[in-house]
Amino acid sequence: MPFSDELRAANAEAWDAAVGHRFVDELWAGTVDDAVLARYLTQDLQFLDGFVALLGAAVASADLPEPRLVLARQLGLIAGDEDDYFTRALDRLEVSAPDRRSPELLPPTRGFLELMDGARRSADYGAILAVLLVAEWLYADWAARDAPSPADRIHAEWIDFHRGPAFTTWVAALRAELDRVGDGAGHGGRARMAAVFGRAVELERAFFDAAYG
Ligand SMILES: Cc1ncc(C[n+]2csc(CCO)c2C)c(N)n1
Repeated sequence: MPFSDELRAANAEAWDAAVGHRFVDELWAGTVDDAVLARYLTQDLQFLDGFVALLGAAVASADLPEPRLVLARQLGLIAGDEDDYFTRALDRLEVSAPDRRSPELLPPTRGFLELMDGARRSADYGAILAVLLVAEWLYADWAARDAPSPADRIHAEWIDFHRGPAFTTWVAALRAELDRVGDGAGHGGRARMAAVFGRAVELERAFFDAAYG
């Protein structure tokens, strides 16, 4: 079994709880409360900054030119469309400028920022990939439901960011890269990747929980 599948299977309970979370159900149904969405997106904007820094660290620490370019291209994409989405969504949800810039961080957001900072500072490419992969793959998983899009554009767009051929291809590349690096790592390296992967899955579940206060 590829290492990525092993890691996911080892964390199946938390993974499935996140993918089947009430927030995801309500997003698909178009019934997520504006206050819940505002809280979620405000926290996610802070998360995203840490993610961009981590992706930069992946670009810097990749051991081959080709994956480095794949990572760098994705970094460029995130800096474009997704940032514009947050501006429009938070405008509509009437989140104030100070709350966008520096909201009080909820515990899962703080936990994620610490996990990402630790991985970034370690420059441990395997650990960096493990965090990136959870964040992308778990989102691709919940966004892959075969269901009609919600009517609200802000809801539908958040789903659309995490599905479609470009995103699916990116997640597959990230998985293949983690598998390659895991195969080349020793027991200690794989154990570090597994620890970080498990922590990230727990944080994804807690991140959805936190949107409900
Ligand atoms: C808590 C949390 N986890 C994962 C994602 C998903 N995600 C993070 S960055 C990014 C950009 C695409 O590469 C995507 C899809 C999220 N938004 N928030």
